[in-house]
Amino acid sequence: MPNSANLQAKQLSYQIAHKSILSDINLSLERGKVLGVLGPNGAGKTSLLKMLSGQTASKEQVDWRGKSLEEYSPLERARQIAVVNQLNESVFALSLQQIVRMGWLPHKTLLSRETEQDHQHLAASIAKVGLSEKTHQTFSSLSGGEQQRGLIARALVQKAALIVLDEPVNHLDIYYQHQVLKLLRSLAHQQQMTVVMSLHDINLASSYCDHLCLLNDGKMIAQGPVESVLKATTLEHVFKIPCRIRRDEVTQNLRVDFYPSDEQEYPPQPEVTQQSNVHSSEASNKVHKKVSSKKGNSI
Ligand SMILES: Nc1ncnc2c1ncn2[C@@H]1O[C@H](COP(=O)(O)OP(=O)(O)OP(=O)(O)O)[C@@H](O)[C@H]1O
Repeated sequence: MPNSANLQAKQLSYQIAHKSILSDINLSLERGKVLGVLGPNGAGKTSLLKMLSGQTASKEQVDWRGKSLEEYSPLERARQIAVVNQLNESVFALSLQQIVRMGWLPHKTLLSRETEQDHQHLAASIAKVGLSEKTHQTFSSLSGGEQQRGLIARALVQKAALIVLDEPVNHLDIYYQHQVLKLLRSLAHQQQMTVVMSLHDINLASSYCDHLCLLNDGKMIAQGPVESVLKATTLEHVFKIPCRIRRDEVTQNLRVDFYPSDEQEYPPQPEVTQQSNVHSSEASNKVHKKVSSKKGNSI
């Protein structure tokens, strides 16, 4: 593991009622990098993010800046780590501005005064997610996508060094998907924040993340730079749909095209382990060739 790792998980495991939710997860992430967490429904993405951000006790299996998360007080943790969870059903009777202002809480005491700089930062954070016109609207009356962006603005106001987001672009239209991910990438690359987020869209993950990790059934199937994780055989095994990987001519990013087929049963494949995250089997190759031959070269 690199010495410059800011965030480290060491043999992280998690059980609920004797059921293994995560097992033997090792990962490390340097400062200023974006990590995308991928995997099918139920793979353990949310559970992993909750442990990495200290929302679930990690029994000293997670280190942030060389110190176990368990050693941070809740206030220290809130100063260091911003969390954007999936939207839930709770109805806030507060305005967007009041919700975003909550990002200040870890940095203020009861006697603290709000400075002009605080107000500028608050307004700038709301503007960065394109919600200036909605500043005084009640949070509950915002659309799902606007609420999602509001919660991201709150994380910006928090000025944390680590931001952990669970499916942050889920409710966003295509324009704001790219805007928000661009913003998160620039926070990492230009302001040296560390960003960890789960995403279902593998192509967005390929475009905006530096590193990926792929979970399946609570286990780490592959992790590393985007190109080392996005392998057709691995993705076919995990998502159970034939796919082809190509390089986009314009952006030069890797793109994954899935080809769901009703015509044939998906052939069985051998288990993929972390040690050999690339494998080929006759069955997999047959599917892959069939798909590839329709659409030019694959990687
Ligand atoms: N409190 C709980 N009690 C029992 N099982 C749980 C609990 N929380 C999570 N699980 C189970 O743990 C597994 C992983 O859940 P998790 O929410 O982490 O998956 P995920 O990868 O985020 O899924 P999705 O893509 O659907 O959001 C699932 O099988 C889920 O049912």
